[in-house]
Amino acid sequence: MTEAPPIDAIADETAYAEAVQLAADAAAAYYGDGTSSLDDDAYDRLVRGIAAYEKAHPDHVLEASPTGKVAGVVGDVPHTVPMLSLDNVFGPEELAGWTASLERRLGRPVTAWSVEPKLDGLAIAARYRDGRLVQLVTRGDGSAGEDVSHAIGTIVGLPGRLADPVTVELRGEVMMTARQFEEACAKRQAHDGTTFANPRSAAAGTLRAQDRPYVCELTFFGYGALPLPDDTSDLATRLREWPHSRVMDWVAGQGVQTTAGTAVAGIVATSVEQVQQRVEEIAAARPELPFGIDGIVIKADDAADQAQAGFGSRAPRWAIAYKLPAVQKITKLLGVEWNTGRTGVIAPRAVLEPVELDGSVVTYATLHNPSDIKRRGLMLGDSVVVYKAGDVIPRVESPVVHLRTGDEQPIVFPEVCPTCGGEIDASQERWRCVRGRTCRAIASIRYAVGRDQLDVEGLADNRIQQMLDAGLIADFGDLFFLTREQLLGLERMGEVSTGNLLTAIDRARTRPLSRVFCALGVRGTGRSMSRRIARHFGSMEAIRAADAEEFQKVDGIGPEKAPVIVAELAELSDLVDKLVRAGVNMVEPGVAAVAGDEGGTTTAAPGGDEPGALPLTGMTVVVTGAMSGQLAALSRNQMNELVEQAGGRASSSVSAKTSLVVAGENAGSKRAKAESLGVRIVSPEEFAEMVAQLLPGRR
Ligand SMILES: NC(=O)c1ccc[n+]([C@@H]2O[C@H](COP(=O)([O-])OP(=O)(O)OC[C@H]3O[C@@H](n4cnc5c(N)ncnc54)[C@H](O)[C@@H]3O)[C@@H](O)[C@H]2O)c1
Ligand SMILES: [Zn+2]
Repeated sequence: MTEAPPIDAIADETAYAEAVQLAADAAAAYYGDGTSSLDDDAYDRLVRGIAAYEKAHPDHVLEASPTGKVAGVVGDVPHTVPMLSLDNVFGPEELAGWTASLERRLGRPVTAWSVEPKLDGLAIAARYRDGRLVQLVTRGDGSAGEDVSHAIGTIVGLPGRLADPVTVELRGEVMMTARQFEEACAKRQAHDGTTFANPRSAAAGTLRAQDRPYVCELTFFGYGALPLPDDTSDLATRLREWPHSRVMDWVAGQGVQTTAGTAVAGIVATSVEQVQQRVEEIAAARPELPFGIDGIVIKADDAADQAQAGFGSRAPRWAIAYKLPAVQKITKLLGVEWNTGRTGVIAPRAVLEPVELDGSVVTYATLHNPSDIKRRGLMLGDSVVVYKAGDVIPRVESPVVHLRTGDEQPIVFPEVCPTCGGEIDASQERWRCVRGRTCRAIASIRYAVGRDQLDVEGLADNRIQQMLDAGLIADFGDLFFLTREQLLGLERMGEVSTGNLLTAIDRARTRPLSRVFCALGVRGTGRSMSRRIARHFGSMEAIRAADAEEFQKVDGIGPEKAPVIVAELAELSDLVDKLVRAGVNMVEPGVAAVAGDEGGTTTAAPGGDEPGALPLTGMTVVVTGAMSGQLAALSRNQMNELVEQAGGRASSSVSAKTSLVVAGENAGSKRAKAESLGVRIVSPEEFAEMVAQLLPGRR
C-alpha cells in the first residue's frame, strides 16, 4: 500500500547541524502553536536523513537531534508513566517484519492484536480524581508535559465526570473534527483575519492558548487508561491485567469517547492477515472520515505481552504505527480561475504549484465559493495547505499565514460572468450568472453543434439564441426533438432553411461516439481525449458504468482528472438519457465495448483483423499542411480521427517521439522540425495508401 519513504540526504557535518536545527525549530513550532514551516512529509524526510547520517557518523550526533527521543515542548508536570511516541512501518512487509520480531522477543506467538486508527492530533493525559476531571497534561518530552487544564470544558468526548467515582489517568488524542475546524477558522477569521493551517495545528494552538478572546471546541478520543502507580484498588489491578481492548470497553463505559462509535472502530485481530485487512479497511475509510487520521496503530492486546515487551527510549515495543501516505502538503497558490457551471454557478478553482499528494500530482484544487475564499483569507502567492485523499477532489484547506512574505496579492473576484459577460447574482454564498442554465446553454450548445463535434450545419449562434428564447430548447439534446412546425414558427425561418436544418440535425444522430461524447463538453476532455475515451470504452453505456479507476486506464487520464469526469458525467445524466431517447448513435465504430471489470478494449479493425494488425499501431502521427487527393475533404479533426481509427495516436506537435508526419502543401515549420529530427515524412497520398483499408468506409 505504501512504500518505504524517501529521505533528504545529508552531505557533511555542517549540513547535518543545519538539518538538526531546522528539525528542532519545526518541531518546536509544531508542538507549540502548530505553525511549522514544514509539512509532515518534509519533516519526516528530514528526520530520516538525520538518522541516516547519524548511523554513518555516530560521533557527530548532536544533543538537539530529534532521533531516539520523544519530541515536544517540555513542561513541568511529570508523567507517572512516560508518554511515548510510536515507531513506524510503511507497508505490509514491514508490518509482518515487526510482528515477527515482537513474537521472537516474546518467545511465543501473539494471539490478539488490537488495530485502531492513528488519530492525527496531540496526545494528552486526562487525570480524574474520584470521577472528576482535575488536570490535563500534554505529552511534552514524554517525561513531563504542560498543564493545559484551562481547556477543561471545551473538549467534546472528555466528560467532567466519569460514570464511576474512580481515580484514573485517561490517555488519548485531542483534535478537531472537520466541523470544529471550519468553526474555529471562521472565529479566528472574524477576530484577526487569518485562519488555521489544518485541524491538527488548530488543535495544538487551541489547546495551549489561554488568552484568546474566542473559544474553539475540541474533540477527544481515548486510547488508554492507567491507574496511579501506587494504586492497589480492584480497579487498578484490573486495568493492569485486562487486555487493551477490554480497557477500552471500560473507558467507553465511563462515558468517554473512543473510536468505538466510528467507521474506523478499534478491533481485535487474531492473525497478521486480519491486521493487514483492517489496516486496508481503515485506509479506505479515511477520505470520508469527519476527523483526520495519519495511520493505523497496532498493539499487542494482551497485558502480559505488553509487560514483557516493555518500552524503548522513544516508543513502546508492543505497538507500532502503520503510516498512511500524507494527504496534506504545503504548496503555492499561483492563481484562481473562475468558471460558470452548467447550472450557472460561478465557481473558483485554485491553480497550484504542482505537488505530489497521495500518489498523484495535484495542480488544481476546488475553492468552493467566493465567501469561502474570504473566510479562509486566501491571497495569491500564498503558501497553502492542500488536501487530497484517494478519489477525493483536491481542495485548498487554508493559507499558511506565517509563511507570508508580503508579496501576496488579493484574489480578484469577477465582476461579470466569465462565460457570457452577463450580470452576476452575488446575493448568496454561491455566485450565479443571472442567466442561470441558459448562460452555459448558449456556450455549450454552440460547442456541441460545432464542426468537430455533432457538426450540425447551418445552426448559427443567433438561431441558437432564438430557439432558447422561444423556449424550444434548453440543451442540445432538445434539438433532436424539434418539429417542422416549431421551426417554421420562428422568425426568418422559411421552408427551405427548416428542411435543411432538420436534415442536418438528423445527420448529427449518426456521428461516432467520440464526437457525441466530445459534444457533452466534459471538462478536460477535448477532441483527442474524447476519441481515446470512445475507443477505450466503445459505448456510452460502458462510459457511464465506469468508475474513476476505470477511467484512469485511458491514456492521459490521471487520478486527478478521473473523478472529475465521473462527477460531470453523473451531472449530465439527464442530457445523455435524452440523447439516447433521440436515437443518437452511442457506439464507436470498430470498437467492442469494454466488458465489465475485465477492462481492456478489443479493437477490431474492419474485416475482423487482430488489433495489432492496424496500420498505425503504436505510432504517434502529426498531420500538417493542406490535405490532398483522397484526403482533400478531411478536416484536421477528421484526419486525427482517421489516425486513431488506424491504431495511431494523433498529436499536434512534432518531437523526437513522433513516428510519422503527414505533410501536405504549405506544411511549414512542423515539416522542417520533422526533417531536423529525422522523423519519417509522407505526403497525403502516401498516407492514404497506408490507411487504405479504412478509407472506403469514409467520405
Ligand atoms: N511538520 C512538522 O514540522 C513536524 C514536526 C514534528 C513532528 N511532526 C510530525 O509528527 C510525527 C511524529 O510525531 P510524534 O512523535 O508525536 O509521533 P506520532 O504522531 O508519529 O505517533 C505517536 C502518537 O500517536 C498518537 N496516537 C494516535 N492514535 C493513537 C492510538 N490509537 N494509540 C496510541 N497512540 C495514538 C499519540 O498522540 C502518540 O503520541 C512525525 O511523523 C511528523 O509527521 C511534524
Ligand atoms: Zn453567464
